Amino acid sequence: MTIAAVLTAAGSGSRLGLELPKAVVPVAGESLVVHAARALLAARAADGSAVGQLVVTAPAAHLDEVAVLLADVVEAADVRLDVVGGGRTRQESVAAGLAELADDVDVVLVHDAARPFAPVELVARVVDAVRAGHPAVVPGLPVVDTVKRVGTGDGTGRPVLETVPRSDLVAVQTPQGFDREVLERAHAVGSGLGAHEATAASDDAALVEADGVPVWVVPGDERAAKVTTARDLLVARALTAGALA
Ligand SMILES: Nc1ccn([C@@H]2O[C@H](COP(=O)(O)OP(=O)(O)OP(=O)(O)O)[C@@H](O)[C@H]2O)c(=O)n1
Ligand SMILES: C[C@](O)(CO)[C@H](O)COP(=O)(O)O
Repeated sequence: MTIAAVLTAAGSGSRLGLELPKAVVPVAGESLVVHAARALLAARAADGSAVGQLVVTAPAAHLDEVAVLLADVVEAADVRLDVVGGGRTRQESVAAGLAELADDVDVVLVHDAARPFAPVELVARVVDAVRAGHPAVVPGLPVVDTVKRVGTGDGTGRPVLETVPRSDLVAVQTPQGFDREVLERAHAVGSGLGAHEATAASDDAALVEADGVPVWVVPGDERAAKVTTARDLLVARALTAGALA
């Protein structure tokens, strides 16, 4: 039985505001997608198992570039690499990745290249929870800000409808881990809404929840923070340079 990882790297990175796709932006001499792949491939579950297939979603114009970037990491780990064109949304990209899974895959990790520094312990924690019998596992961190639900505004602001108790809220990260059949079924059931950002699921666990399957939360890790804005990239570069350590 094999663990596969679907590494999503097909986004444009519009909020980052650079010319090149976010996944190929360098930090500490290597692109985000390479950092993310290295952690996925280096992780070892409690039973010693490791990722045996890496499926990467990439922008259509960058398939060869992404394959070249990943060549050394993949060769060193001796795993199968598939680079596939992404979809219009993250949900569609993951679905495209799932179509490439080898027959013997039973556990699937879905991870964002935009979370390049997820540590190996986090990857292992997610796999271990799936192997322990949870069909869908997400890492989550406590919410540190006060959270309010808001209504429709007038252009200057929006009215508060309520303050949401935060003690039972978590902010969810990747990698997320799934029993393969559960994830494939959830994507098949939810595919109708995946074409547009407004209706697509923002993570894979949401599709599994909608399909009626329980999702389990394990402790997340601050190092798995997402690079979304120019400030996030500055922080990632400062951390890897030791400036903020
Ligand atoms: N059609 C898409 C959109 C996103 N992603 C991936 O999903 C992850 C999370 O998406 P996000 O951080 O929102 O990345 P972008 O979509 O690139 O960013 P933006 O929304 O700012 O354009 C990223 O690793 C991104 O490459 C993907 O594979 N296919
Ligand atoms: C999957 C994810 O990283 C979990 O937090 C997140 O939902 C991705 O969101 P985005 O809007 O595609 O950046």
